Amino acid sequence: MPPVIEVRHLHKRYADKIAVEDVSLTVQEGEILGILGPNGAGKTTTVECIEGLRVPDRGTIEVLGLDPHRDRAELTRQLGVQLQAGQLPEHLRVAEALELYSSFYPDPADWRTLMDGLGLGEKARTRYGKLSGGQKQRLSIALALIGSPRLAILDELTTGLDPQARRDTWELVEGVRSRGVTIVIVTHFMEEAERLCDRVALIDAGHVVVVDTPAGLTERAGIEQRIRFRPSAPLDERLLTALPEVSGLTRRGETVIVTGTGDALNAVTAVLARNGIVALALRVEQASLEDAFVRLTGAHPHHS
Ligand SMILES: Nc1ncnc2c1ncn2[C@@H]1O[C@H](COP(=O)(O)OP(=O)(O)OP(=O)(O)O)[C@@H](O)[C@H]1O
Repeated sequence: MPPVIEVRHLHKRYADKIAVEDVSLTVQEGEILGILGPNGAGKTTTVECIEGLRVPDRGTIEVLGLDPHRDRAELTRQLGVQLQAGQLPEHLRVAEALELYSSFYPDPADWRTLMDGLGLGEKARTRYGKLSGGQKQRLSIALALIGSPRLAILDELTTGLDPQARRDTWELVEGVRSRGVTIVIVTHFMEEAERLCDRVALIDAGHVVVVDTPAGLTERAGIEQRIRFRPSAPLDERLLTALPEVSGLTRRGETVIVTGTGDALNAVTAVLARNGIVALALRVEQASLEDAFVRLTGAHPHHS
């Protein structure tokens, strides 16, 4: 099956600022790809080129077999894009906006179902200008999905939402994907990428640093696992430090802290068991996607 999105050597500059140096990426049918990167990395510029809103200076882009710029009218019918703030008239009511937008598409989703699914049912008669930031955000997601798109591009999917609304939105996105829609998400939230994305493209300073599954990224970053426990009997540290999987051991009071590779836990617990020692209050700290992000880009993800 041909990919849904194929970007090859995209280069885009604004006056004297190079926003995207050289980005190549492929998105397969039915997957959720996350685009992650520090502020100003070129994420939004990349997706705006994919949507046909900006024209690349160099490189080629194919989306659903179309050239996003040349075939923009055709692409718009099959693509769902989240509206940016201020793109709707203040006086438009929620239900009116949904009904209006659904009339633009040949095969729209049921707007009432979308409205209820996004928790906007009670706001049906509220004017856009009177919605809270989170409610506006949810409406923008509903409008991105109203045309039953084959591909949805969601930039800053859950920015401004409270934790419960964020989780509800994740469930909604998973539901949309289970119907076969391909989804691209630009996000600053590592938890969101970890939970939703099949693969993550890490973009830094206009380049793709790496594309991998969230677990693969963590592994690539080579971040070690930390195992904490209290031995039930005196422990000869050499039993553990001799293991090839273990890179370090420290003690804090009665607690032993072992660092090591992904297989360290099995190796440590096996040795302890052989020596009749139980690991009490055992805790394992896995490297998170956030750790990998920091290691691979040298930047801290910003929290908005
Ligand atoms: N219209 C514009 N004119 C000039 N420079 C721009 C314009 N839009 C973006 N830039 C610059 O291009 C670079 C990439 O911006 P872009 O918005 O694509 O990054 P981003 O990764 O989406 O950032 P953020 O996470 O902050 O949204 C930044 O340095 C930005 O300041």
